[in-house]
Amino acid sequence: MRYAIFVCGPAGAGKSTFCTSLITHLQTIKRNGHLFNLDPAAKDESFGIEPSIDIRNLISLDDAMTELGYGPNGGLVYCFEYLMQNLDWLDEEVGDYDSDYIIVDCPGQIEIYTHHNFLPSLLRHFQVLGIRTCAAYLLESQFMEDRYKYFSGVLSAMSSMVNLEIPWINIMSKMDLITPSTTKGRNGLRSKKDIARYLDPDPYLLSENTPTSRTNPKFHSLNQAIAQLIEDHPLVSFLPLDLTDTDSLAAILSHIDYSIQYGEDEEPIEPKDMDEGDFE
Ligand SMILES: Nc1nc2c(ncn2[C@@H]2O[C@H](COP(=O)(O)OP(=O)(O)OP(=O)(O)O)[C@@H](O)[C@H]2O)c(=O)[nH]1
Repeated sequence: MRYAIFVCGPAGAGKSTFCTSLITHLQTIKRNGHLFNLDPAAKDESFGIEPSIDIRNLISLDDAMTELGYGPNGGLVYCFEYLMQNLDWLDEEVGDYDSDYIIVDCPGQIEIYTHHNFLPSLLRHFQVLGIRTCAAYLLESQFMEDRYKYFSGVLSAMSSMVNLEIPWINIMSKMDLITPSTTKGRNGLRSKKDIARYLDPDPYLLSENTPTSRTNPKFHSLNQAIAQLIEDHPLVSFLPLDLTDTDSLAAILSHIDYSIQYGEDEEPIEPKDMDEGDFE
């Protein structure tokens, strides 16, 4: 059985950093992870390790812009269309990564997950190749600084989940930047309990009035409707990721292993070469 994790999320959420850290962690525990760069606009310096598979070897955004005259957004769409027309390239690149994780670093343009059909089609192709997939959707902890921005992030995660329809985990990245303060700051994160309201979205955050609330009263009923939607469909909750703490990465890997059913098809190893004395 082969496995792939699609690492998704808005620009700057920490996707590439997470991919590198996860591969390094897998190596530390004697497992293998291979980086697949799916961003045709990626710059070399954004990778901590060399991608094993790289869409830029098929087509890059620069190619689409300079040779075909597309702008950055049209160019990105063209690159994905080109990939979908050249899936034999992908089949060859994916090769035989038996029992290994292929970690797919996706682009940060959110519309790729919510508006277009490329990723669902690509995921179906992975399934045809017998590769079991899941997605890790990253939202950065800075979104917790502004509850309205945070809820727009929750709704984007929800919309991407519904569009992609694969096992899914949401991750609140860059948790090292969040320290509960003793004085109530702009985000009001004073305790672990306050942070928990963001990790498991508390829809009442939207309806609470804060001294810094600048929302026009005419949006209050809209906010209540959104809060109700999130309460009625509690699809999103976040695992905290603090890269300064290896336990945090290990906990996230366990969730990924569980959601992708890693190793479930492996046969138990017979203790053939063991002497009876080994069991005493
Ligand atoms: N403090 C802190 N900074 C981080 C962490 N992860 C990423 N960063 C920083 O956030 C910035 C963006 O990180 P990337 O990993 O490039 O984010 P990305 O989601 O791949 O970005 P795009 O590919 O542009 O969408 C970089 O400056 C990273 O150093 C983290 O866990 N903690």
